[in-house]
Amino acid sequence: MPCSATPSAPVSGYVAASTAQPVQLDLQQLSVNYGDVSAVKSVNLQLHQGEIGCLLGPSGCGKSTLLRTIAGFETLQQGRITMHGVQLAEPQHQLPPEQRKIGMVFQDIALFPHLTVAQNIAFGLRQQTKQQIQQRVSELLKLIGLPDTEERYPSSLSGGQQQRVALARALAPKPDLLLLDEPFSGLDATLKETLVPEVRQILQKENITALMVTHDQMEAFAIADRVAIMQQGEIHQFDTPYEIYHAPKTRFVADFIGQGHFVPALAFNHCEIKTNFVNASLQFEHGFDVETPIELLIRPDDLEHDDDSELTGTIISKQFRGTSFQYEIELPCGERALCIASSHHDHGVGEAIGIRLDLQHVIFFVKDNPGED
Ligand SMILES: Nc1ncnc2c1ncn2[C@@H]1O[C@H](COP(=O)(O)OP(=O)(O)OP(=O)(O)O)[C@@H](O)[C@H]1O
Repeated sequence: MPCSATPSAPVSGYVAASTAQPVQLDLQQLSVNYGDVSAVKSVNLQLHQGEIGCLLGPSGCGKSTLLRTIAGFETLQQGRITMHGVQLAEPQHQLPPEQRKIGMVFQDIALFPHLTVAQNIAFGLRQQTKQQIQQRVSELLKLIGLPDTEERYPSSLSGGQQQRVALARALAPKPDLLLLDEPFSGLDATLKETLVPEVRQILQKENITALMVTHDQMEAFAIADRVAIMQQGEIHQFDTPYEIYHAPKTRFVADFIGQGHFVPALAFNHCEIKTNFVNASLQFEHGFDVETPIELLIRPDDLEHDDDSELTGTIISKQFRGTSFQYEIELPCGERALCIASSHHDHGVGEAIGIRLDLQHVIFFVKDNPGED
């Protein structure tokens, strides 16, 4: 695994308030296999009471398997799942899903079409008195912002409204944990933009501990207190969205999150690095050995357009984004990088423009030794 070397660590502007709470969900060394396929490998993850976590990673990295194993639909081969101190599963003993007090929300909504909204929400409350059920249903309808829909049927609601009812149905029995499997993926982008923060607020008001699977990093950042970045069954980093973006712990996380290009560089003394296009003097937490090959991650916001800069790059392609242009630039060393410029600076493809590297935020990785695993 590549080791990261970032300039002095940024101060997080994102506070995950709930990490002060007791641990609610605890996964220890969890491994799940399908025959020869090792889908989840020795995963450790803890969620605190009221915390919203997110599993994010490329297709096939094991997100759904991990979620389904917590729910009790898959069998673990190694490790332990504990919920507020009570063991739910280990290889010799696994509680069936219905005994785990876990609520689930799926991508395909799956409301009962022949039941009203109120009946759908009340579905898991059959052990309670009629009055208790009515009270919980109206409390939840108010919470999801659909107070006058008790008697309506799911087919008369929009996709976003249906997903909010599905959420209310899962929350109704006050589960110990809520699992959400790509709950927004069937909805259009505009609806998602409003629904995702709304769902975060609903979960926070209920003080529910939740774990969501998604492919979409913006969705993960908008809903989660902490995001787990997965690859090939392993968690690379479980951290706040801010830390994931600004202080990625592995090269995979740095590459997977956000946009950017890796540019080769070399340490030429203990605390300075050199690229083919700029010498940079940086404060490192840990210095490098001289001549250490380094990769420098340049994100679009690290490379600014500056007409007064002596350093220039050639525009390879451009994207208009309303408030800004994003230019793909060929650097003097032949490497490429993305550069953000005000949308008033409209330059053509092939044109050379002044660029300036903002060294405060650049992230470095020691380049993998090709001989290593
Ligand atoms: N029922 C199964 N039988 C055999 N292999 C499976 C089964 N389900 C998943 N896998 C394999 O396990 C690995 C993890 O799959 P999983 O569905 O958990 O990934 P994922 O990250 O949720 O993917 P996606 O984002 O595409 O849904 C993959 O290699 C997949 O092919």
